[in-house]
Amino acid sequence: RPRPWGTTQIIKDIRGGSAFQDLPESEKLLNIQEHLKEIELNTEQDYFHGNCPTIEIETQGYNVGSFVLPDFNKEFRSKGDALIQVTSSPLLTNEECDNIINLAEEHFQGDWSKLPSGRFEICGSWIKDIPSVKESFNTLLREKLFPSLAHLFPDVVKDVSDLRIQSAYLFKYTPESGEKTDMHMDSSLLSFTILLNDPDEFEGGGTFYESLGEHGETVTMGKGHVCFRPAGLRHRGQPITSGQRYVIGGFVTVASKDGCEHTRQLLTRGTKALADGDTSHARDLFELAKQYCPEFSETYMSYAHCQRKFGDLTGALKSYKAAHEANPRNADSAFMVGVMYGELGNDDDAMKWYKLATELNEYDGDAWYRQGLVYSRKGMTNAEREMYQQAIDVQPNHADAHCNLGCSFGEEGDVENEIKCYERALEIEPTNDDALNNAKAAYYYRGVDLYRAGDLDGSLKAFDRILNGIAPNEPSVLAAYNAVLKEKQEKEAS
Ligand SMILES: O=C(O)CCC(=O)C(=O)O
Ligand SMILES: [Fe+2]
Repeated sequence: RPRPWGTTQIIKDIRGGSAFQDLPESEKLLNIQEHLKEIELNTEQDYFHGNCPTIEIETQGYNVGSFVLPDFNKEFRSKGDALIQVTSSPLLTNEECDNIINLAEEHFQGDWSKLPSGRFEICGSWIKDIPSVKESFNTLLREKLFPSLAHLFPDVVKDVSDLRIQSAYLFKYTPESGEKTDMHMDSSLLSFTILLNDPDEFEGGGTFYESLGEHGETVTMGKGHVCFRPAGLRHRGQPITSGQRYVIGGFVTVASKDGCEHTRQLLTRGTKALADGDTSHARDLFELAKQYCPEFSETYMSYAHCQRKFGDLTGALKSYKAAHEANPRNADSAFMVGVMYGELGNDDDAMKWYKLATELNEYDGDAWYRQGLVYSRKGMTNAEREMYQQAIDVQPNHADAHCNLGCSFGEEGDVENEIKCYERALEIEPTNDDALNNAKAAYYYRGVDLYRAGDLDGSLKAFDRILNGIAPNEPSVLAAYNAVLKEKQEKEAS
């Protein structure tokens, strides 16, 4: 089997040491402590766990090649590299699926809440917050889902009664706002996705896996089918273009010290230390993670974030590149390499990496947006605007892209469109400083222009918009408003 990503040598070159060192006992113990604490705090109450009947299911496996998982890489592969397992026949009956959809629709009464996924949002809810669905889901866990996981991954799930749900959601994808999940790893050990309705009821959809095929592939399923997989495989819920798509996602862990994921724990502890300002401890933990799982791309990302926070831009650049070499399909590392080149003042290389990021993940709104920024510095207004438009197409809530698109209209004298863009940016982010300042200026000039054209009411309206929500009590605007108002009153009196 050809090895698509020959990372070992690169990693060795970067690290200058041998791969896969074991962890110090003390750190292992701390990881296990954290793991057991997480289980105690986050899992027990809401969902079924315990002994379940065993079942045998047939699945179709999808081969993820040599993609390296953060933990249990060897145990997951005890039967080969087909780590994504989709049931060959529906695991849920039609009635079970319809029942859950009906209960959820009854619960929301047409007014669905939204759950965030990275930069995006999707209609849906945590299952624990929909009591009727939770009940059905618990039955499924006991009768079908936990037994399947134990059957498919016996070297990871040694005892089915150790399985715990960390969290579970129900999504209803709708086409209107282009809902999709951001590319991500699930933050559990095992995951499953259930499709609840017929694929004829929507266009698009499916789950895109970065590690499949040559450039990633979308896996689709039939109604009632389930996809079981290690949670560490990066993936994305694809947008639909019509209809609706109902899915359940479940995130599962193993509640024993054997289920402790050391790489993940090191990264989580390090990220927490970083957030608490304990940068050198964070750095030590990330360093350990690099030694423990040297082929896992995210460890280099975390280490790089740390270096960047220390102000070591060149070091961070090198680490982001290492992350990218460990997983050349990861758009996020490509994006960060671009950001570092940008911060080092090298726009041309930054541009190359932002472009790569959008090739790898067309939904990376920030990578489109930053290409716009580079074009703007080069004075290439059309290209600039095209990039902001792309950012908005894939990420309609990208406030900065709306704001900068507005600027580019303004520079051409198209105040109408300019203002529309700022208003949209402010709808999304009411405190966006750039949007506030730009909107203030644009409305001010519009107020002055309308005054000069003799449209006093229009002029007042423009100034009024500034005073109501954009820059209340701004003295110059207040003065302009009062002057126009006085003129209007005098006119009306005469
Ligand atoms: O919508 C999908 O197919 C995948 C959603 C997802 O990210 C998950 O189930 O973990
Ligand atoms: Fe996911």
